[in-house]
Amino acid sequence: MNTTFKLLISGRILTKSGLVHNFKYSSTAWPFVKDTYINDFKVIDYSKKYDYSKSTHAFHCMVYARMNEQTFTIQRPRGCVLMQMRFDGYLGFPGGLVDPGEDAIHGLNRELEEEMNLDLTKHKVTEKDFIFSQHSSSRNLTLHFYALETTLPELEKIEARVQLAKDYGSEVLGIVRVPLYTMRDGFRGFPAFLTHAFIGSAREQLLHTLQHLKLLTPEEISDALAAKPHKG
Ligand SMILES: O=c1[nH]cnc2c1ncn2[C@H]1C[C@H](O)[C@@H](COP(=O)(O)OP(=O)(O)O)O1
Repeated sequence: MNTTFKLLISGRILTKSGLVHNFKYSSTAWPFVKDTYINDFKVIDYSKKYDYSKSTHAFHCMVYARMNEQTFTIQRPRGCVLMQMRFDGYLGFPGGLVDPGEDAIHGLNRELEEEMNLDLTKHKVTEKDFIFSQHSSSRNLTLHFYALETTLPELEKIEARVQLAKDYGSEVLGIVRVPLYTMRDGFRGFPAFLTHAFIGSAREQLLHTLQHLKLLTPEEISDALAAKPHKG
């Protein structure tokens, strides 16, 4: 059964390092995600936020656009989603650790400017873009994930600006579109993309957010996870 439920949370956390995180959001979560570990990361109920006050906090964001019939390409994906190739060869999302004393959302937007050259006068993440948080006790790390929606023409402009980002060529080696479709052989496209190496919980952040935003159905995600490459 795929019942969803709503989380309604607001508040403010102050982490060990003095990081301020103001938050107010309404988010849909899934019972199958709650209390399960993904890799090393547990999806957390943010009403228990003070349990994580001694943790390091990192914030990452998926920039995406929905695609309508006019923008459909031959593969007919429902959206266009951006990830980045990191300096270490892993795929991840733009963002990172927030500086001590810095407001969390301000820190996330600063990272997006440094890594993507995002024009913050046009595009800015706010708490309404929050999707979910995870915690790893072994790494003492709490990850917070956001999704920033834009239009396809604006997303193309964002892509075009990336090479002028401060961190381009050092921390960020490129921006990539996620192929949100599966080709006729049942493997090329999204299933093949999922076989790459992802940093932290980025692969799970991608999967949950695609489902949350209805850019892929749970069945499409399960099929992609189960797909095997054809030999020969
Ligand atoms: O996209 C990501 N999704 C989930 N976790 C991630 C992602 N990128 C990095 N991480 C993890 C790995 C690191 O332990 C921390 C912070 O990493 P990073 O983004 O490299 O932060 P800084 O640039 O060092 O600020 O999060």
